[in-house]
Amino acid sequence: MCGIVGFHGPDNVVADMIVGLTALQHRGQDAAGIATFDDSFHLHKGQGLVNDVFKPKHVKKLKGNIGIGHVRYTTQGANDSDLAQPFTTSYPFGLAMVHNGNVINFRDVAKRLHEKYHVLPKTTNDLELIMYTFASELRVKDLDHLSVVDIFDAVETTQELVKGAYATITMIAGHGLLAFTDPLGIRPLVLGRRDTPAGPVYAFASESTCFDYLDFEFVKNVGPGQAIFIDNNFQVHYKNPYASPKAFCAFEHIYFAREDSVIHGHLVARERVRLGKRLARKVVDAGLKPDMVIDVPSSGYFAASGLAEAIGVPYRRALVKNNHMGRSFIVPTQAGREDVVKKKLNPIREFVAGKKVAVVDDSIVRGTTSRRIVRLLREAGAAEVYFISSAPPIVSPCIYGIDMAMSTELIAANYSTEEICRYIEADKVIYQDLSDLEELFAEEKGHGGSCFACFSGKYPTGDVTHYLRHIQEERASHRGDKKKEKTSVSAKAPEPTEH
Ligand SMILES: O=P(O)(O)OC[C@H]1O[C@H](OP(=O)(O)OP(=O)(O)O)[C@H](O)[C@@H]1O
Ligand SMILES: NC(=O)CC[C@H](N)C(=O)O
Ligand SMILES: [Mg+2]
Repeated sequence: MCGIVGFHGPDNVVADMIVGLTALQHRGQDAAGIATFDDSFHLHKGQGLVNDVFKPKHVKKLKGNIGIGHVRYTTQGANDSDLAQPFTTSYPFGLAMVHNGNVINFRDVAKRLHEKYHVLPKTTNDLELIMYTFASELRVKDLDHLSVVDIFDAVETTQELVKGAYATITMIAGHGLLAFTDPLGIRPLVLGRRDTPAGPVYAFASESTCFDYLDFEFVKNVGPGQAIFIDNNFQVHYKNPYASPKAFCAFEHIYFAREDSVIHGHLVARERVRLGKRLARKVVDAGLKPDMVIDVPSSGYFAASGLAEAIGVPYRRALVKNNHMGRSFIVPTQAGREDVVKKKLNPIREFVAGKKVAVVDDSIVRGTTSRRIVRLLREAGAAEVYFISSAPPIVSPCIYGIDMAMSTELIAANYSTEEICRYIEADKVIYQDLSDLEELFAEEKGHGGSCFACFSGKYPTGDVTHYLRHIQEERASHRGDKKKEKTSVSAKAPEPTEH
């Protein structure tokens, strides 16, 4: 779930870009990069957080009134500085591109590029496939008189050829800034605008929270399959979105996006409160009478407060987060994830000692966080611990840009709820029902169609059997601590049962 931005305005854009990328840091911690253009491309990218990668000496060199940027959470290819985005290509015109998502017909696209255009991507990052497909479609146009129709035509062919999830931003040197998404619009992308005395500044970003920091006004979502082009005269051109079904990623609302972002017209924080409230019935039906509801910081907060309100039990912040630790789930190795979880959270003993505690998190994916939290709460003297997930069990790999491609890593794909309860040593585990989530996010409630593939195994892009095998092998080959990863769940958890 990388974060992407693109800016086009009358003055240098790099300062705004750094603010925008920092606001998207929660979407990717592996690498960061920016490309700008004045009379040539200026590119700087590297491993680490935005603050670590961009020092004043780099920022000084990133000149230009147009630029694109990226924070990476590796989901295809190695976690390596050569694969950090943006990528650039010099022909035609000079293109620089960033994307969020995953291409799922990797081999077909690579084969076609090679056979038809003699293009050989340099790396295993799937962005190259989108970029070279678009570049190849563009270069057959009349390059002396390139029109917006030509650009949108190349986008449309790219969308037909490249399958999967992708929200992209492209700089076309000497022409302008282009954004487009896959036909189902699985990943979010928004357009904003700020008026200045010198003229308007336009920005694309993965999430609207960027605009709050920069005093931009939200203009619109880049809809499923839509393309938006901002030319060098700051005229905005739209290619209409597909009328076909949409499939917005439900996990963006549950975990990935920031609480203060509005995704497809819905404030993420409010959606999380609704998810928490919806869990009340299951807590009551299970006969649980907690003394307090607590959250797992950071992403469990709004669901916890919703549940507490709905069952009339006090909410307490009883787990304190070390603000210097990032997100654990998006760390690329199991050893790294365990290390972050260990250093991240500490219980307030006085609050939980002797109490029956309902602890709410947004999700249980590999079980790394939940197991540690239950143990910490017990050591702090909690009488009983109920672990409540605002997401349903995650039973199927995500192939659209979240690094949970291997079903062996997904605890709910391998164990029943009772077994998970024993494994994390809780007194009770409660998950959101998928039917409740589907109802909350139903189309008639204005959500548009959602992708629930990780909960249901139903993939909106059609038959993906072939790709599921490919991505599992691909991710396994990039695991630094592959051996440890395989044993971390299976050695400690009970034997799997049919369910
Ligand atoms: O079952 P697991 O494999 O541990 O994955 C799920 C956990 O990971 C995420 O937290 P993370 O630390 O990434 O981010 P947060 O601070 O936003 O909650 C999520 O919020 C859960 O707490
Ligand atoms: N999470 C993402 O969107 C990652 C984008 C791309 N697949 C990469 O690994 O760089
Ligand atoms: Mg968390």
